[in-house]
Amino acid sequence: MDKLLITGGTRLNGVVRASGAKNAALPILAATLLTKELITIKNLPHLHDITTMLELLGSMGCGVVVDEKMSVQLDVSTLNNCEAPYDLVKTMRASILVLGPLVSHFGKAVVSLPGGCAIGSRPVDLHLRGLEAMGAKISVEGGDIIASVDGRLKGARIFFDKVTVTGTENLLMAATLADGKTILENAAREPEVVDLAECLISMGAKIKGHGTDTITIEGVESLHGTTYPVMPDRIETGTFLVAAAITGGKVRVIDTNVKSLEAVLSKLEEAGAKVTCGDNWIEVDMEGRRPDAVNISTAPYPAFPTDMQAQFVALNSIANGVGRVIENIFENRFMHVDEMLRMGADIEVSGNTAIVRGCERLKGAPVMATDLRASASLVLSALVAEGDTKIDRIYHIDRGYECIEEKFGALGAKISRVLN
Ligand SMILES: CC(=O)N[C@H]1[C@@H](OP(=O)(O)OP(=O)(O)OC[C@H]2O[C@@H](n3ccc(=O)[nH]c3=O)[C@H](O)[C@@H]2O)O[C@H](CO)[C@@H](O)[C@@H]1O
Ligand SMILES: C=C(OP(=O)(O)O)C(=O)O
Repeated sequence: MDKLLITGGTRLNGVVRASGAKNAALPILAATLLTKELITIKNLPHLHDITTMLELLGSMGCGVVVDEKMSVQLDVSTLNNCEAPYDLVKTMRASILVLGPLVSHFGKAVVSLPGGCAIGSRPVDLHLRGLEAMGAKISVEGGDIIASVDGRLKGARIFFDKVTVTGTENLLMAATLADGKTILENAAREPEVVDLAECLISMGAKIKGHGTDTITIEGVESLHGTTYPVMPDRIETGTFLVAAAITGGKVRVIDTNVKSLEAVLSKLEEAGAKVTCGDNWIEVDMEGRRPDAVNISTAPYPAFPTDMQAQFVALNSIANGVGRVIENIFENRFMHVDEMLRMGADIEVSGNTAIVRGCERLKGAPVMATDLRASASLVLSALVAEGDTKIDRIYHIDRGYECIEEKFGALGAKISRVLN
């Protein structure tokens, strides 16, 4: 099994391009199920999860043609089944995103129920309740969600008890072809939800209020083909910026989305970094200094993202002072801490809070990636550790970071993929 070998101690310096956002690309690919006309999606990141989603669409009979620039042309007119089997869902939870489009467009869906995962329990009750409110009949049998509707779904007023990103996306997609008006209240405001809404609008959907907590969808009878580029990945961008800060270096991320990163940039400034932005680039310059510790509390957008929490635990682990990191979205998203302890970090976890006491340097060690962002935090820790760090189970990182060793390597990191 592949591992990443990183020799720490290099100050990162240079320019890197942001890839397309995984968490926008996956719902957008699922949205193509809403029309039988040809759709082209551009700027897809070359990631394992994207391949899995294309495999899932292919397994339903859809035509999938990918070119060398990661543009994909999708043809749903040949779809011959509405099933997302356990084998695919268990490797990628985002498979649940085909549920809304399938029921809305084809009147039926059988989607394996995703279980929990390494970062915590990840229920989909709010997705199912919303679809039921729109008239779908839903049961769970043999681990599968079986959903159906006679005729079209009906527009409804749906209030989410909790802000849910994939829940908002599933119901947003379902509502585009429903009969009448749907109002989603306490909806997620994440930039990836907005990107999905913009793609749906380019397919002919009538959507207002995306980016706020109330989204109104006027259902239409059919949607049409489109060509749509996926937004840049704000979490990959944030990870490179933290890499600059943690190594005392200077990194500019280009072709990125500046507005979507406000909470992260303000924490980097608080840590002492000089942050400069243009229309579509962000530069962090740490001027050779050690960062100052920062307090973090994760919450739905526009607050600090849970997907950047692990990276800031790494930053705090070598910072001046003590940082308090509170994880409010997932109950088990501190698995990286035990691995960082193996590298000499001083971190204490109690409930949903990690107290991180900055130390002068970490020490390289063999460590294990436990989930996607945990892996990113281990790469960051390894970049500042003395000696070699070997990260095992990097299939987690390949789910979310395109060409990680090439991109970090181009910034001066000593990083390679090894077999043992
Ligand atoms: C609000 C939030 O930050 N969501 C994050 C979540 O999205 P993801 O869409 O995976 O998760 P949700 O936004 O749906 O979940 C947010 C919270 O709501 C709960 N919940 C969700 C759905 C449901 O039907 N019932 C229910 O109780 C979850 O247990 C969780 O505590 O993980 C992604 C991957 O790390 C991140 O990119 C998202 O930013
Ligand atoms: C945990 C993540 O992804 P997923 O929801 O696909 O598990 C993530 O993007 O950080």
